[in-house]
Amino acid sequence: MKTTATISTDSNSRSAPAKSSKAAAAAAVSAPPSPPLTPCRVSADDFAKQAFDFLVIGGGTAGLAVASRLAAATSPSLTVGVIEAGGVVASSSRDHVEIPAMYGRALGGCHDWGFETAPQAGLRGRSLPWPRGKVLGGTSALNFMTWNRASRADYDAWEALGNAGWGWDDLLPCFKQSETFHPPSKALAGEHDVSHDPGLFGSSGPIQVSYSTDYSPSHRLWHRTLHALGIATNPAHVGGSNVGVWTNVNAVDPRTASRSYATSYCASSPPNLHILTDATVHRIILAQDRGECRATGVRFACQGREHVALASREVILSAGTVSSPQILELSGIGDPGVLSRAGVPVVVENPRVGENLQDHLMLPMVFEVDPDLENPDKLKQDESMAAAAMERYVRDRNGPLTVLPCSMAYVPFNHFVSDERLAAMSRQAGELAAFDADKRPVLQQRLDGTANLGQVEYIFDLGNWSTRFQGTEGKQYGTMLLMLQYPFSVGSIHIRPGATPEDQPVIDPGYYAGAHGQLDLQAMKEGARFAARITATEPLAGIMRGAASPPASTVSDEHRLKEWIADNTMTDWHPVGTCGMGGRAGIEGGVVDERLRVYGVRGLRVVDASVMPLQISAHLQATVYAIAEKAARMILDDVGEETEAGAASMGKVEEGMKC
Ligand SMILES: Cc1cc2nc3c(=O)[nH]c(=O)nc-3n(C[C@H](O)[C@H](O)[C@H](O)COP(=O)(O)OP(=O)(O)OC[C@H]3O[C@@H](n4cnc5c(N)ncnc54)[C@H](O)[C@@H]3O)c2cc1C
Repeated sequence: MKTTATISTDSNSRSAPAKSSKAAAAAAVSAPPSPPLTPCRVSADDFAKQAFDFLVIGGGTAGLAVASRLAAATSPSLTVGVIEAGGVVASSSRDHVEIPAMYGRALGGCHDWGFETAPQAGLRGRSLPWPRGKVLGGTSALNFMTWNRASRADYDAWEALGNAGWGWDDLLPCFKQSETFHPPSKALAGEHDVSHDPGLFGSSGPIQVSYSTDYSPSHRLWHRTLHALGIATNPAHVGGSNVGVWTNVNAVDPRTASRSYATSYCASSPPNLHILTDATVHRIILAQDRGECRATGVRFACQGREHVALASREVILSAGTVSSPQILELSGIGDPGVLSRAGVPVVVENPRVGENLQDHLMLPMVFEVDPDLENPDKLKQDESMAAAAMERYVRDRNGPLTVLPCSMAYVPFNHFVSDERLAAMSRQAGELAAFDADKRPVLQQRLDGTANLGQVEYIFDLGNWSTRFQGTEGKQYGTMLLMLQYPFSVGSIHIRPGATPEDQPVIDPGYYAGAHGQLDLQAMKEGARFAARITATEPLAGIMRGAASPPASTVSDEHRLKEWIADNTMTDWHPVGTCGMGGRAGIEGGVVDERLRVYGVRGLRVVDASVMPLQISAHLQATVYAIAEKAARMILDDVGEETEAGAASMGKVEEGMKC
């Protein structure tokens, strides 16, 4: 069985960032190759000649999952095509993608779209880099491999908005279907506070998930420190509540100690799945079909030439939270004001396209730590240490290059915010208008003082994670990351005036902007003070040598802390919502219905992180795979019904007519 993926050198031509000494040392002894996706050269012309039933735009996290499920379920009767803008992982980037502890190395390189936000007033004018994967596997090839789920309440909130079938009970089988969980050994479980309920995980899905075998020395202090602050270990953190402290699971295949990501879905790809790489979709072809607007295919560019590929049943847009709204707008689906400024004729009016953008805000607080501890920064500073770590990884598949951040805790606000302050925040939230009427009560309820939700995520690990704090030679650092899980800041992604398909869209997450953003700033201030308390609590306090960024005096000063937060907040890389499900509000509240069908267009769905109507308290990838699993089921159900109703009678379509 073969996956037909073209390999072009185009997407690899952007220069990679300067290699660190660690990377240079690592390159000297490279990891042995893991089995790649079997690519076979096919020209864009040959791809475009295929008669596709389904065309998937974007071979990323959701795109490969949904495409391979459709192909496998219908093999060989229905033909599925995937068009991916990036290429397969370049040999020069392979270690950065595959080796767990090299997470982050691929950012800014040839497999990153290199997006940037608009200058953010709430961040005192800063623009933030917004990395996204431009490679087969999409952002699942670049992410940090954390594997978790949000709480039952988060998915039930989607359903409560009127999106039937999206509650926890409906999604749990989809989560399980995507994963194969590898339980830890008894010795490992005892040594590293690893606890799990195997019944909550899947056992035969494409993504391999496991606990690390090696940990930072600070991890053995983590659970006891949080216990001392009244936060208990949650042994079932993927079972419907993420609240508590736990040791994290990762998307790592323990058999090879390497990243497990979306390309695994294609490992046994059926002959009816065709993947074209290094080809960028410019727009969806919309045509008039017996009084309805219908998606019939796409226009895409490959090596400077434009091509057309047609789909007789559906076009599935899986280009991610940034590019999916961009492609809809370039195709004429969106807010008439945005489209007319961009010079795009309006085909379907929908003012919600690109709106409702929600991201997790992240703050890295850096502390000086015991310099004698094993610290990942030492691998960056000492070439011989880096080379030894690589030799060990290649030989034994363990050691420092398998260490990932695993010390996690999700903490409700009522654990560290006073009742009076929470009540004031809740009142403020009820008065805010940027979210639609159905969403407001959900957000407000989260602040009512009784919510047992993981409102702030804390991760502690050794190493300096801050891009702004430089540190002093000879000193070693650790970082407490805090991440706001239910942001009130809300923004948008839209094409620019006069945009061409190659132009980046305007990304404006609205961090800390307006009255909504002020609520987030307030929450971050409270969260930062609790972070300082965690690091001052034994036994973690025992390895601390003092606050580095921010200095301790800033944490206790209201005004300076606010400024420091504005200067240091970054993205946690979890944007959602720009093609959100509309629920009972329909087209007034979103872009797709609960079956992920774009309002006003037949034969067009969106399947990726952008469909989440409200942000969740979790890292996103497990949920994105679950969305893709569910979407594949829905599409197959709908195709079955359509076939029974006589798909053969589908009318002839005419391109370019206003729907
Ligand atoms: C640095 C970073 C760290 C992260 N860490 C974690 C983590 O540890 N755990 C976790 O759960 N989540 C993490 N995430 C988030 C998670 O990886 C993403 O939310 C998820 O992978 C998004 O999946 P998606 O299918 O929506 O989009 P993507 O995976 O980005 O897929 C979109 C695909 O569409 C392609 N595409 C876009 N435009 C076009 C076009 N015009 N034509 C053709 N193809 C196109 C892209 O190249 C890409 O392959 C992280 C994200 C980042 C950036």
